[in-house]
Amino acid sequence: MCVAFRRTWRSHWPKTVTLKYFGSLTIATIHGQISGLKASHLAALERLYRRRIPASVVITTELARTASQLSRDMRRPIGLLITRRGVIEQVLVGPGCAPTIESLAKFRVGAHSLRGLRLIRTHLHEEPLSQEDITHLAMLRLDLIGVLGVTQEGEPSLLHLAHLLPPNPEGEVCRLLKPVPFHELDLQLDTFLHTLESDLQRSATHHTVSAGTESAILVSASPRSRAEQEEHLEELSELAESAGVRVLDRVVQRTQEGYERYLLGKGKLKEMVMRALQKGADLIIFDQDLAPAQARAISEVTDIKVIDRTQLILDIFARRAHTREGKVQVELAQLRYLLPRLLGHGTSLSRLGGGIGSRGPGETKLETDRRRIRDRIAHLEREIADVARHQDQRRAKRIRQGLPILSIVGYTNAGKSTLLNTLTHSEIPAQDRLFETLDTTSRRLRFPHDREVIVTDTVGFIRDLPKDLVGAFRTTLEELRDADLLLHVVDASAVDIDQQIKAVDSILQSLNMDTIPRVMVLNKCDRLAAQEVTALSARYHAIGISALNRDSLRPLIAHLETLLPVVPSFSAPAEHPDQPPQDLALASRS
Ligand SMILES: Nc1nc2c(ncn2[C@@H]2O[C@H](COP(=O)(O)OP(=O)(O)OP(=O)(O)O)[C@@H](O)[C@H]2O)c(=O)[nH]1
Ligand SMILES: [Mg+2]
Repeated sequence: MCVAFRRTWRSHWPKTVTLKYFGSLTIATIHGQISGLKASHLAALERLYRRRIPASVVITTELARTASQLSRDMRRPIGLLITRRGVIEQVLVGPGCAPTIESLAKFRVGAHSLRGLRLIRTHLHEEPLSQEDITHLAMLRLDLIGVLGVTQEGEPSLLHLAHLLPPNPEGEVCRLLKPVPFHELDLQLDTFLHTLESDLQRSATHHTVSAGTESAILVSASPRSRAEQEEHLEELSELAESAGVRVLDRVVQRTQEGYERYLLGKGKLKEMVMRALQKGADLIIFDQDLAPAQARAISEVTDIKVIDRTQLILDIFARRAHTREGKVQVELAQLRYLLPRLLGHGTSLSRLGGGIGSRGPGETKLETDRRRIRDRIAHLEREIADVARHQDQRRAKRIRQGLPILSIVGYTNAGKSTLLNTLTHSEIPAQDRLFETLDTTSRRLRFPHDREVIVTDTVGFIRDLPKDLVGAFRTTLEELRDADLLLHVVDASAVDIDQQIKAVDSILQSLNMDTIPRVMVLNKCDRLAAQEVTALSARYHAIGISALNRDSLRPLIAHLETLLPVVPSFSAPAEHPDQPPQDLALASRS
């Protein structure tokens, strides 16, 4: 057990922490802050630390008087962090002193419960609770926070108390109780906390049942313009939805230099955590990737689960992966992402808990040491190599069939699977959510004059595709390499159409697939006015279609047929890729 003589939140204070051993206690102090304390003070602090009080009272008269007296003698405020069983967990010395989240790691707390610790601090002048006290109350999810005034004579005077509130329409974080002279305090603590905790739990249950999901606050912190960041947050919100997360609020900050530690300013970070607590959010999702050190620094400030866009995408992939191949690729990507974040930080990782950002490799696996993760990565890589061998066999089979391959590529949710379905009368899942498709599907498509091609649909692209994911999905993406023609499907109704096209171009380029002939189709044209379709088609040299409408595909099919190399006509049934050949394609009906 340690007594922490530590001040937090003051970045200008020296960071060095020394440990002094005092009796059986470890005293952590910031240089200089403890100087001037006499040995008798330390001994008195130790005695204070060894006290126990009944569970039913906030603080006993005796403890309050001793702390007040000592505070007056030392001319320093004293903070007592007390457990529900009445054990003094920490004694803190110095103005504004508060425990750090790390020091409370063993007192786990859920998003909707309290930590089971209260902080009562003395104040040498009569002063109400400060904003900083309220921040500590909320961020540390304390049972109660209290400020006890100390008279000139070292006697306890007014006691100001505050406790957290369940999320409410007014957005109030806490309730300040009416200050009372210490001796008049009449609060049956155990009953009070029991009621408060049930209220918090009830609101949490209500919240979870009503939404059936986790909820989040989205954050963008970057030097980009506000408008650009908001556009990106729009996509992050769709990603969150795709992962089954309800979005409660969005926060944008244009960052400056010096914000590297937490990605955004510390003040803003605290404000955001407060907002998350007010709204009852389960997690905060950053649009920007958090470096391992940043994720660690943030987890030292707050217990609320914080994840980044990459983790969110990995989570979606983990939900959608159905095939062995898909699952292996996702797990590999997750482990590669987590490895640098695991090193010696078991506690902060275990705070991830369950749910979003922690699906896939289970928590126990996350907590295993580096070596075991490495072994697992090596094992998965071998499995992928095995998958790749099978893939090669499949490819060889296709090539033996001598059929040209037409691969549909494009931004996620552009309508690729819908197009494959309409072209080949298939029914692969297509839905209005990002990353619906993860696995590659191949279908035959027969053109008029018995010409045939293989059409493949695969995983969609997204801007800033996490590199671990690109690496892990290489086997899936490699299949694109066999394509004789890439059909780039663009959602013509997307507001950021240019960026989506650029993202696809740059991913193809990074895969060295930009040399494969490409045809661009503007999909979802049913959502646009005819003139707009004409203008966009001219601008992008693309063919306008609506994948939902078979008839709209005729010009595309006619065009494709002119582009595809001449292939042997379909005479005898050949080996099929995944499925029997589909009936005549649309073009055959024209
Ligand atoms: N209005 C309209 N909606 C379309 C059209 N094509 C597809 N959609 C809808 O767009 C949504 C996404 O379609 P998908 O075919 O799943 O898109 P995808 O590109 O395969 O998406 P991922 O697999 O997630 O990358 C679905 O709700 C489709 O019904 C279209 O031409 N017009
Ligand atoms: Mg799809």
